[in-house]
Amino acid sequence: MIGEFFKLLLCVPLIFIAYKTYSIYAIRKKYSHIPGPKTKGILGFYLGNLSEALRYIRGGRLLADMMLDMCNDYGRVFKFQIVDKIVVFTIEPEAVKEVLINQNFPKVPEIYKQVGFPYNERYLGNGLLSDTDFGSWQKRRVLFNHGFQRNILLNSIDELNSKIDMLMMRLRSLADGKTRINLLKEISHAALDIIANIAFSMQVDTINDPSNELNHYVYESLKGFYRQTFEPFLAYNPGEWKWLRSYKIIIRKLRDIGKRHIMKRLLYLQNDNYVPDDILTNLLKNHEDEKFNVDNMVDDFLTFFVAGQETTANTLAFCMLEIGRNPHVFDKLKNEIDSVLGSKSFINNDDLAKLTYTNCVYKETLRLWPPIPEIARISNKDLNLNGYHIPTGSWIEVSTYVSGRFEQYFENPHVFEPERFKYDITNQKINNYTYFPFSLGARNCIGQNLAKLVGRILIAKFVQNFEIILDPAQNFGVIQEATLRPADGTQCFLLPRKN
Ligand code: HEM
Repeated sequence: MIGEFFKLLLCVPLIFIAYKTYSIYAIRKKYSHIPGPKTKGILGFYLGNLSEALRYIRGGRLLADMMLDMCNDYGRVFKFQIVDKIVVFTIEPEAVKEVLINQNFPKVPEIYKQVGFPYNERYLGNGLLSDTDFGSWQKRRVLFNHGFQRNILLNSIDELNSKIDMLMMRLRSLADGKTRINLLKEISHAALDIIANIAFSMQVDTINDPSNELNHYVYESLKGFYRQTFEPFLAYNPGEWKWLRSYKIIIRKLRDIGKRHIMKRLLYLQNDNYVPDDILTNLLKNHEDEKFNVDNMVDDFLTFFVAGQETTANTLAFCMLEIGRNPHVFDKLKNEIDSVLGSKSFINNDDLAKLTYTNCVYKETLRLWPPIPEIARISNKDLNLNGYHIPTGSWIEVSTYVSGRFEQYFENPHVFEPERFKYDITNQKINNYTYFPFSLGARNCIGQNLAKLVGRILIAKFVQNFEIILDPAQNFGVIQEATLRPADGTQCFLLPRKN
């Protein structure tokens, strides 16, 4: 009897291996008509191109660089295999349009569940970024769209100017030419304050007090999210269970900050009014039963910080890195900003319209360094991409990073050349489907107008105020976690340009 039981037990892994072998064989056959890198040997059959991907990562390069090399080798539509998944990748402009706009294919639930509910803890939950159900997402997106329109955001241009002035004052206090400054960190504090202020009328001063609890918990929660993405077996390691518990507590505390803030706003209480915990808890309970769901609102509260802070700050840190290593770009910026603004410190919409080169510098930064380099969708119908049949249920990936560095789309793609964006409407050189750092279609970035306003005002004020000297000891590498960021955070020394 026991012998039979062990025989049965031995059969389980064999059945599993047979099942996996057949399913990988079937999926490879399904996509065999699409070109792509070959896999090597028996291990390659099971792991696909995982070893190539790991080689890139270990060599300090990005997965997006691997895709770029593959595009050059296999064409603008190709496939690659990672374990039992086959991903179809394309940079063909018409295919990008088809996937993101015409077909509006849904997001891949497996990817977004990780940020929605890591380790079964509600983090961004079903917020705008992570909600993969089109119907429920669309209802909320319609509500939020209005507040993120450019003309509505311009009502907050005073607040934007004043937050960025606070950052300039802080940087001035460090601008002695000797103090090493991590610009990414400083800008990221300002980005948090701006999102809190513009999106939620919340007054926090992370620029001068980075130890505030909102900043602390957003930062720590993101660190945990990276760990779960890049260490898939972490939850199975008992040595990490203590960390896992503390990570869950951080998420709960962050959600609690959101919940309390939302309830205070709903109850028309002033931000600085102290509400005892027990009273607020009771009020929260009463409101849970009403027509709105506080948890969904907290999902979006967190989503705006998580989706907006890093992306905004990383872009600007890359921008300063490029300005620092391209003195001719810095000189041109100074000319434009000095002639448009002079010593004027308040930047309004008319000024922004005149800062055309500054705008090109911002765009060029996003061409080379898009914080979200790749986007994946899942096809819900058969389609034809560039002559290849793509079956229903395929993962399709597009990448502004790869398109932005593809020689046939951009001349001298590795050169930082803002002028390439200087075209008029009759001479449009850049194809919209080869440059899309804010994504395209229904699920594009809702915060892009805010990001662009903050970006251009911040660059203009920075150039007005400082000379930048990059720390020569700096590692110019790039890190890809949830977003792309400069590995060393843009380490530099600043000198004031004027008093
Ligand atoms: C330079 C700055 C930014 C870049 C490059 C950027 C880029 C993107 C991209 C590529 C997406 C699509 C992601 C996907 O399909 O998976 C996205 C979505 C999103 N972004 Fe941004 N973003 C930036 C700033 C912001 C800001 C400032 C906010 C808000 C304060 C924000 C909020 C969001 C939200 C909520 C979504 C999800 C939208 C939806 O699906 O309805 N982003 N962003």
